[in-house]
Amino acid sequence: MIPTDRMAAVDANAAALGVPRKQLMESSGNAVAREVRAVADPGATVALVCGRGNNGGDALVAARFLTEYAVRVHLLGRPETVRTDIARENWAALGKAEIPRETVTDSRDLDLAAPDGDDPDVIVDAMLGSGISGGLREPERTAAAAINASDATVIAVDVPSGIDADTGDPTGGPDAVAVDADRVVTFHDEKPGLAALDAAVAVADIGIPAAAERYTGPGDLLGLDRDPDSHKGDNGEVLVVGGGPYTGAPTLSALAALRAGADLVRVACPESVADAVQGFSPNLIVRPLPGDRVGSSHAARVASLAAENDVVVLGPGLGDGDGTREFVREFLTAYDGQAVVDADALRVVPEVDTDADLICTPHQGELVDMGGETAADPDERAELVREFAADLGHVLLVKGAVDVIADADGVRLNRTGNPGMTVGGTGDVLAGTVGALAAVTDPFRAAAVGAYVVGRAGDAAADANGAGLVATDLPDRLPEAMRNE
Ligand SMILES: NC(=O)C1=CN([C@@H]2O[C@H](COP(=O)(O)OP(=O)(O)OC[C@H]3O[C@@H](n4cnc5c(N)ncnc54)[C@H](O)[C@@H]3O)[C@@H](O)[C@H]2O)[C@@H](O)CC1
Ligand SMILES: [K+]
Repeated sequence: MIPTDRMAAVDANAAALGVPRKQLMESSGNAVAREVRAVADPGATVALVCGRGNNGGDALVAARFLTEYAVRVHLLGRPETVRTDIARENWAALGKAEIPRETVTDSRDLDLAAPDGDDPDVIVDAMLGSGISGGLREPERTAAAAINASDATVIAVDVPSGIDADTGDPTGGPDAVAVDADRVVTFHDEKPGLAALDAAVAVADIGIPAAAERYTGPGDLLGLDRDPDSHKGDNGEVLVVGGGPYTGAPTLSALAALRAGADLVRVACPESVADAVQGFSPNLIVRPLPGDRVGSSHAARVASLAAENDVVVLGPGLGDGDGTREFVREFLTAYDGQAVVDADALRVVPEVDTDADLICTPHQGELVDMGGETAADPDERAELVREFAADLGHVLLVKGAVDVIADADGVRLNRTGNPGMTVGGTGDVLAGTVGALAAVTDPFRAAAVGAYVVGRAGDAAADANGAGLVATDLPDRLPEAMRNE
């Protein structure tokens, strides 16, 4: 079962793996033709009603696979307004192949009848798929009514036009016109809304590599763009809690959170290091805590600071001194917001009872310290991490040559990054990045995307600096790494 937004991500990841959409469209069209063959014998008449997006493109391909049928292709709209190059190329290919095709610009001109005047045997509904928004407009609306009025067997491509694939409801509201399909051929995986329909649903494998789902890729960045109308604070406020024995760690986390898109980043650190942290950048807002270590006497102050922020990044440079664990325990017990937990704060997580949603970012050693297990075999390791995430009730991002991101329901792997990133501080960059992302998307996705973009930033830094890569090279490379290309 795959929701529409995840499908779009997987599709883009497939392209990055060398399987571009035109190739997928060829497989989709072939699958549609197979479905036609399953319901009608050669010689039957088939009307393919195509919209101007890639849903229509699938049927334009199908027409080429149906040479033993009497096919007629109806394009709703002028060919020059077809929205994608790949659909337009397939329209042009039909012309050269002399496959009967016509354009319909006025919905009243749509004539689905076979040459003998009878209804066609099969109608392929390829007007709209996952790209639909709102109720059907013209000419699709009238065309849907004409399709529903026909006696033909109606095969919908991907999803019946006018239906939301995620919910199964008409996109234009309960009484809106939508295609009433007998069969649906949907691609790659079942869609959540299709089971509720009164139609036989077939899932066609269109050759999307399993790796496009299993590994993070550029598609995972889709939909994370800033809303152009957003105001200060809408894109996330992050509190980094750390420092004491170390100054650089909380600073790296905070700078990474800013570069990953957070609007405001505050650092709560012992006053002994406050000036040093502030000295790194005027972009940081520093909240000094009395003393030279964060301890349990600060739990109430940190809790009130946390309440002003969307996400807390807990742990960078905190150390494991007297009172630090007590602080983490006390803070997490009372906290019910979102936090990224890293470094010395991690070992407290298994023993604490908290309502907070945590994203824990251990490396293998820290995972074992937390009570988790690891394995040499990547699949086995992924499953162990998933089980441990389920036990904890939190998201885990286990860092390694291949990062494992897991919650109770699923696992994602990330293979960006390079051995140069084993230098100190890259984990702090990751924690801050995930913190910023957690302010704008769900925790699992924040962890997966964070691992992906920090690895990408590290790869760019390694290109520039080779083995001389240092953690401060990474934050400035995050904006480029977060571009969806
Ligand atoms: N992995 C994938 O995602 C794949 C998708 N494919 C096909 O591509 C389809 C998605 O293609 P597109 O993203 O081009 O989207 P669609 O073809 O579903 O829609 C295209 C356009 O229709 C217009 N439109 C939107 N709402 C409308 C409405 N209410 N009334 C009239 N017109 C409306 C919009 O301008 C939109 O861009 C899938 O459903 C599937 O059939 C396949 O080709 C291959 C793989
Ligand atoms: K459709």
